[in-house]
Amino acid sequence: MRATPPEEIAKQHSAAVELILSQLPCAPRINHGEVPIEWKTKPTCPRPKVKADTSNDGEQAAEDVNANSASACNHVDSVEEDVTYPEWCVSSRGRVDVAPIVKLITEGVNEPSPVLANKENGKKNSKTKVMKKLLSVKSKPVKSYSLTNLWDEDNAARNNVKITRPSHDAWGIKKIMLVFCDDFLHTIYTLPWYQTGSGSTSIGCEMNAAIQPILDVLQIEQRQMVRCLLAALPPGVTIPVHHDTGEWVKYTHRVHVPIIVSDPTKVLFRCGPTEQSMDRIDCTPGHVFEMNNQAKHAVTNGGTEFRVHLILDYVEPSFFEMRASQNCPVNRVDLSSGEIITQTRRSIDRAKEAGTRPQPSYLILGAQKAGTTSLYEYLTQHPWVVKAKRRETHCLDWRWNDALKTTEERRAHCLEFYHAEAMKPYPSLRTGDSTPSYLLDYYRVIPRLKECFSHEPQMIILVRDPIKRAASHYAMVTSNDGTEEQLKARGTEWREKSFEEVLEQDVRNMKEDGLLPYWDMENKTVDKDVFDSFINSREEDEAWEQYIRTRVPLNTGSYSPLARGLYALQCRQWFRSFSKDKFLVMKLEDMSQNGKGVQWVVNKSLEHLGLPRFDVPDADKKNSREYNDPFEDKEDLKGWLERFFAPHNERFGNMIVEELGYDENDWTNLWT
Ligand SMILES: Nc1ncnc2c1ncn2[C@@H]1O[C@H](COP(=O)(O)OS(=O)(=O)O)[C@@H](OP(=O)(O)O)[C@H]1O
Repeated sequence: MRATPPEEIAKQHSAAVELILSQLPCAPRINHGEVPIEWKTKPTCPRPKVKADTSNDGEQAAEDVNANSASACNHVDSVEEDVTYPEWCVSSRGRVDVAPIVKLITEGVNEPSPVLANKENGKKNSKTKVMKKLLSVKSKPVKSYSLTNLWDEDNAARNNVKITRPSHDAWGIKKIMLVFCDDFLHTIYTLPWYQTGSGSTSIGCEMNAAIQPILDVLQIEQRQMVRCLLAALPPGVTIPVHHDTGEWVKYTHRVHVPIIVSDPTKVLFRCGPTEQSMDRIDCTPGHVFEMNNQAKHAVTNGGTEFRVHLILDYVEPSFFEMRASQNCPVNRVDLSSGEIITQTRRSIDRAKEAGTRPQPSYLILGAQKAGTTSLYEYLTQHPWVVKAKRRETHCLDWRWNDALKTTEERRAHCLEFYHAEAMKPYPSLRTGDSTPSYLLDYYRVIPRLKECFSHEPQMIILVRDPIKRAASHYAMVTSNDGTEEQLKARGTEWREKSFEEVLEQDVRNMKEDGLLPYWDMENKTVDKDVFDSFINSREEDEAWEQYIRTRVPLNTGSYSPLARGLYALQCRQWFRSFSKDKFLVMKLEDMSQNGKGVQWVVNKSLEHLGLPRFDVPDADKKNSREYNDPFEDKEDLKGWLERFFAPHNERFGNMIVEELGYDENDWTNLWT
């Protein structure tokens, strides 16, 4: 919830009290069925009009009005002309008897919330204090509390699980947590007070039985429920106009059921597509209503007692299948009584699982100039991906410390480049880096990686048309922009040389090392028969190793403009050293709008990391540079580069199809 300034809240509170006093009528209860999920993100989309029943038995009649409007938003064109399109965000889904729930939660409901009590005492309820309280809860002397008072924070912390909800806590809202999930619906936690299995308390069983009628009205199964809590809003409190945010909001139906509302005429709960068009919702106990929580909503408790609602979020059954198909199946966890959890704004972890995720979780290995910076920046916008201390750590090549002799020291040195220690309590979170020199420099990097990280991180390789890659490489190394450190890292070797000269130098180096027996230096052509018999031979392996060992320096970036585009030779070394499923290979071209797009690349990467999807907010190109086309009026140059790379590209494409099982439609005729 966005922080609204206190003056604005006071203003909204006064306005709400005015509306309560003026006896603003509630909107008629209408059962539109489920608020279609696709409407969640567009609460202002015009909705087909449905007939409201305002007869005396409004409640029952309203439930009978089944608007059949679930797909209406998509069919606006076909609706008859005389129909208008008011916007609706609320659907009255039915009625239940809430007496069994009331019985379980009445005790202590009107005791002031500790947050408000603290505020009244002028104490600051800082985060650190909350944390200290949370951590010390086990060792505190036993305070007397009633096991049947489910609002008591100490009771909840010892016998249920303490979950912090900063926005709710700030309003002094008391809660009884039953089911909860992280922001990405990755894990659904059932709390002890909702568990029914063996060893569960009677509260769990009674709570289940009391809530089941609501699920029946909604026609949903228990497993669809991803959040469920009882929230007690203190008297005299206004939660100002807002809309909910977070990934979970997009996939969930939000349901409210007023449970204890001593005087519904004193509660003003409104929801609508805009702040100016919010309808007042009838908050009589037992009214099961769904509201679009991405639409605007606000509530004021103008009564003199706490107002309790059951708030429930559920997903559609297809959600689970969708997640499974994205390599991110939904987990379910039963938390135990008093269990400590660690939360960030968007994640939840169990304290007992601290340190179970070895870091770094992923490495972007290269290729250089193939969009590695963009991918790193896209991925690290995910709330569960933490940036390394620097994007290109180079901890396994030129920041490797030869003075360190033991594996422990070396590991500690490498981990220093990540926030690995601080991340231990949050195993949901991932960190990693993007060091695009690793792909080529396999002979240094692979043994070090294996030595320092006992786990195999997920690895991502991006490739790009090798001719364009070389041009981009040359443009970077000869450009004057960048920080002092970047300029130094690029070296000065190419500054006085033309693009052709550096390419020809690389060909000569490879030839000298025995890597190009099939390349005719004079005619600049490939002998395909020699190529076919040479590739994958022991001679090729030896020549490649000779080249890498002698032509790949650590003190400059001015080297290997062509060899860096020989992707099969580079990937081969990596594929031999780690299991193939550790690798994700994609093309920079996939990122372009004509290709599959940035979001596709991000989705594939998240799948590879086992992370839930999210829409990348900033999909702009990173590390892009303007430079002259080095092939202008240079058909010869372009021609021989095409001849040089053609068999290599074909070889690489075949390798990806054969070894990684990728779709051959995507990997044949590469960059032709
Ligand atoms: N989304 C998207 N679409 C198309 N092209 C993109 C995108 N993101 C990055 N790029 C291009 O990738 C080049 C930079 O690659 P790297 O970040 O890997 O370079 S580096 O090795 O880290 O220096 C650089 O290429 P050049 O501009 O040709 O130099 C970027 O423009």
